Amino acid sequence: MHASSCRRLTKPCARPPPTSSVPSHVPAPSGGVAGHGLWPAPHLTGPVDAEISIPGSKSLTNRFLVLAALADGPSIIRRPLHSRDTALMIAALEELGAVIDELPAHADPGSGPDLRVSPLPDTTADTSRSIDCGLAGTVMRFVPPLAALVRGVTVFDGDPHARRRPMGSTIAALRGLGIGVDDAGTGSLPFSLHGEGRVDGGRLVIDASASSQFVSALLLVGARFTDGLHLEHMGGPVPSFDHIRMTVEVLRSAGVTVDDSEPNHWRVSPGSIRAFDVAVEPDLSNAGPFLAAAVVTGGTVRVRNWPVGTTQVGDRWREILPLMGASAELDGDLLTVTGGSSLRGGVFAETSELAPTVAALCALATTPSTLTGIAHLRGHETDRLAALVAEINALGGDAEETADGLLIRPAPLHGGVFHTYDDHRMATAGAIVGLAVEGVEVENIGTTAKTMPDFPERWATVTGTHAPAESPTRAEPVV
Ligand SMILES: O=C(O)C1=C[C@@H](OP(=O)(O)O)[C@@H](O)[C@H](O)C1
Ligand SMILES: C=C(OP(=O)(O)O)C(=O)O
Repeated sequence: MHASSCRRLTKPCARPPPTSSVPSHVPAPSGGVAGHGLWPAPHLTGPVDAEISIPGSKSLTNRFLVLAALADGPSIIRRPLHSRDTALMIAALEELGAVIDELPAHADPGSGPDLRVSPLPDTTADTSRSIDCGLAGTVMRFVPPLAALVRGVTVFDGDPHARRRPMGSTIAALRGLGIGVDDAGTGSLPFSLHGEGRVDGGRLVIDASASSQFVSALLLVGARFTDGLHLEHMGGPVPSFDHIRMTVEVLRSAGVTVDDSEPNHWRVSPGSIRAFDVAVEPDLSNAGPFLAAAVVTGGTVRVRNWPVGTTQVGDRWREILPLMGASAELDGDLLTVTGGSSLRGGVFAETSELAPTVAALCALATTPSTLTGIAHLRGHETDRLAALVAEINALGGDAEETADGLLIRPAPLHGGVFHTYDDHRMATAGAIVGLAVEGVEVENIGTTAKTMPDFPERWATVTGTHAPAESPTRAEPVV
């Protein structure tokens, strides 16, 4: 495809408000209101019955974007996610010299344009630039090691809460690689680094107990270090391990040699990253709330194009939902989830980014639940453990934090405001609770733009409900 037939992406502004940096073709939230108003969550008394497609995986899209920026030629990314997090990644890579074009609109109107990525040039002028990470963990962790390969000063910052997300291991890793970093001693955003145009690499020890993204970030770039990378994790268990498997698999698919045979060690051989043409799997974590709609209402939701053999943590819905009394059948690439006669709680370990959806279901269950292995959720978009406890209990629930997770006991819930703390998965958790509990209003549903800008429309379709034509949200009263 010739470049002239492509449309350049619209960059997000330097410091966008949390819900505004969405590509122009992505619809605004329901009714066009993207502010911090209250969204009356659709409430159902009957079962849902829907068959849906889910947009591309955030984690895969942003990994492919990074790899394509480092590859040995132009790459094509088909069916990518188009959302705030991917727009921020695209803007960051363009800032560093990659050229990213949208290909003509896809035949399937449900998915946005495919992308062509021309990698970073071999040499760049010693200039300075700044990168907005928004609230995207993949941008704030994956881009700095890549920027270390580019000459000049790169300044990183993000949303107010991004400054509270753990970044110390990224900053320590950069320094361990010999890169100058100025973080004013904070160990967090904002910080700047000075790239020399090359990184020697070699052996590096980090503590990745606060986020798997610290490991993924270095592995994604390691082949482009002169001596490759031998990364060792030293510290408590690495969370969200599936995401590291995903990184290793994506690297291997681009011809990179990665040895992960020794626990807590990853060896990436130096070499080129092969340009690729790839289709992104649907985001199985984002399928969760829709599958939960089947579980909560005793209905059925079918998800098309479910990948057979995937590293996405969201494939675990096929184990988790049956533990709650639902059935989950994969027939070819169609996943069918049907809710059971009752919704049971249980013990759910290491659910990673699925945890807010799991917690919403547990709050509606008839038996108690324990969620373990998710202490690091305190460093996600918000402190998710505190946020879930506060919002479930505010609706009459019975949830408490433990050292590494949550206890949720059955309790009758009532309507009220479900606050979201700029966290897309809190917003979808509120929508799930609202399906079963009348009178739930989700504050700032627009925060779902982080990974699914048209969530309210999709939710209305699946639940067979439609937002009123005007003023679907109202401002939250100031108390
Ligand atoms: O690498 C990735 O794409 C991600 C890794 C995980 O981060 P943590 O290890 O910080 O949980 C996950 O929760 C996040 O949503 C996406
Ligand atoms: C933790 C999440 O995102 P991030 O990539 O910003 O870490 C998430 O999407 O649940």
